[in-house]
Amino acid sequence: MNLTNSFQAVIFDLDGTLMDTVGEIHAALALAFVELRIAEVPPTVVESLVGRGVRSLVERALERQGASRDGLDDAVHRFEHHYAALVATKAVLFPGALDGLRILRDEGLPLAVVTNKPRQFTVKLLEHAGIDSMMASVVAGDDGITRKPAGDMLLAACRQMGSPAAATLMIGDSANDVLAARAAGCPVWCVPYGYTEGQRPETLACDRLVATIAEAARLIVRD
Ligand SMILES: O=C(O)COP(=O)(O)O
Repeated sequence: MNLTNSFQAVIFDLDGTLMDTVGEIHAALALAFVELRIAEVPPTVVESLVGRGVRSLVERALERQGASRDGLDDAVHRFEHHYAALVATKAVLFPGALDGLRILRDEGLPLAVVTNKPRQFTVKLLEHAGIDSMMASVVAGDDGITRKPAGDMLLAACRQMGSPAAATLMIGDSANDVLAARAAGCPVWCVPYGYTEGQRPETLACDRLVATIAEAARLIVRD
């Protein structure tokens, strides 16, 4: 094994980095909002609301549609109900993600997923994509650890993988991921195709922008 940058492990964000999940999230939110007689939020807007967990997604969607925040608990409950039925039905890995994961796994690097998404949905998505067995650690949004943009979830993954933060690369798609990596002391690279909460990817304060996970893997592992 001959690694550039001497990374000992790699942590991935899930939504917008490894997997394109917005279709299912949009559909579940649309069903919840039909029940509540609230206008549908377009997919491109839903995409800009992903990354800070379910409650924040629903809260910001209600706000955008001018609906009262008083119904937040009910709206979250309805969204989760529909999402439980829809999750891992249409979501796909982004191009290059599987190839990149395989390159890193074959190199013997421990891999992790750190997502603000609740665990039950996270596990279903990883199983659906066939990448659950590749992960040495999965840290999810309802694990009781302070969520991204705090660094705690990344530090938990580092501990589980036995890898020092400074030698553990975070790969994400948003400022939320960059802030979490900085807080944990992890180097951070970003992909440009994900869910950036409306921010232009080239303005993300990451150490490097990589086109795909496959490109990242090839940079991490020197032939
Ligand atoms: O907001 C979510 O539910 C998950 O987002 P993340 O996978 O980008 O952390």
